[in-house]
Amino acid sequence: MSPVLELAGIHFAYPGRPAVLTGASLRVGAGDRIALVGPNGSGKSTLLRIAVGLLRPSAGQVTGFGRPRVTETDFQDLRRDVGLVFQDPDDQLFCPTVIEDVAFGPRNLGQGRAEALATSETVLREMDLMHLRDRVTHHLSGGEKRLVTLATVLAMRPRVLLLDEPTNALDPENAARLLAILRGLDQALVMVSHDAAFRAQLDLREVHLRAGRLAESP
Ligand SMILES: Nc1ncnc2c1ncn2[C@@H]1O[C@H](COP(=O)(O)OP(=O)(O)OP(=O)(O)O)[C@@H](O)[C@H]1O
Repeated sequence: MSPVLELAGIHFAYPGRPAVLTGASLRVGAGDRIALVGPNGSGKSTLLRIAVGLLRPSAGQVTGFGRPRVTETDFQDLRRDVGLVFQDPDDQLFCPTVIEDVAFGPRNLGQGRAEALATSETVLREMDLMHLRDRVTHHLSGGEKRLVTLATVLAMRPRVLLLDEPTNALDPENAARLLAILRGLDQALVMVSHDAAFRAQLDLREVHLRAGRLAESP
């Protein structure tokens, strides 16, 4: 079956820095569950950002749902179906209240205000987060921000979910809740996590990023 998301021969360097990615390739099939592992600074977050067009590779190709993605318009279209949960929630949350932040994505997808609020409440309810609905986003704790960030992405019902260190700042109870949420999703999932115990509970296919390239676990 053709992949939902494919990165082929990706090369990337930040300006004035040595190359981070030197021919990284990854195929994500519908329903695949992948753990992207590698040492600090090996380029995992960079690769996720390239996958959704927030950074552009100097060489290589991103293909989403069978179409090469090159221009900003291509990637805007791709981001409707591929949701990235950033490592730092403060990069993703920018509205005054939780419900507005969660409704922002559905509004962008063309839902009217009432529909977007209904979609957002459904997601908050599914995630058992309705108690945070009217909270001021920047007053949330680190763990609450993490869960709300995931809600903002799930509200867009993406077909592929990219998660960057989703257990950061979560206490054991909320990590268990996140685990249950992720187990219940049928989307393709690519997760960056240094938390081996958490990864082990999700039955993920491990892909290792080493020296700028990706390799499957032997
Ligand atoms: N905006 C930037 N400008 C310059 N260098 C950067 C920038 N962002 C990241 N880097 C560098 O690029 C390399 C890859 O960073 P990246 O965040 O992708 O690694 P990572 O594998 O996700 O790391 P970690 O496991 O620590 O989160 C690192 O050496 C980092 O210092």
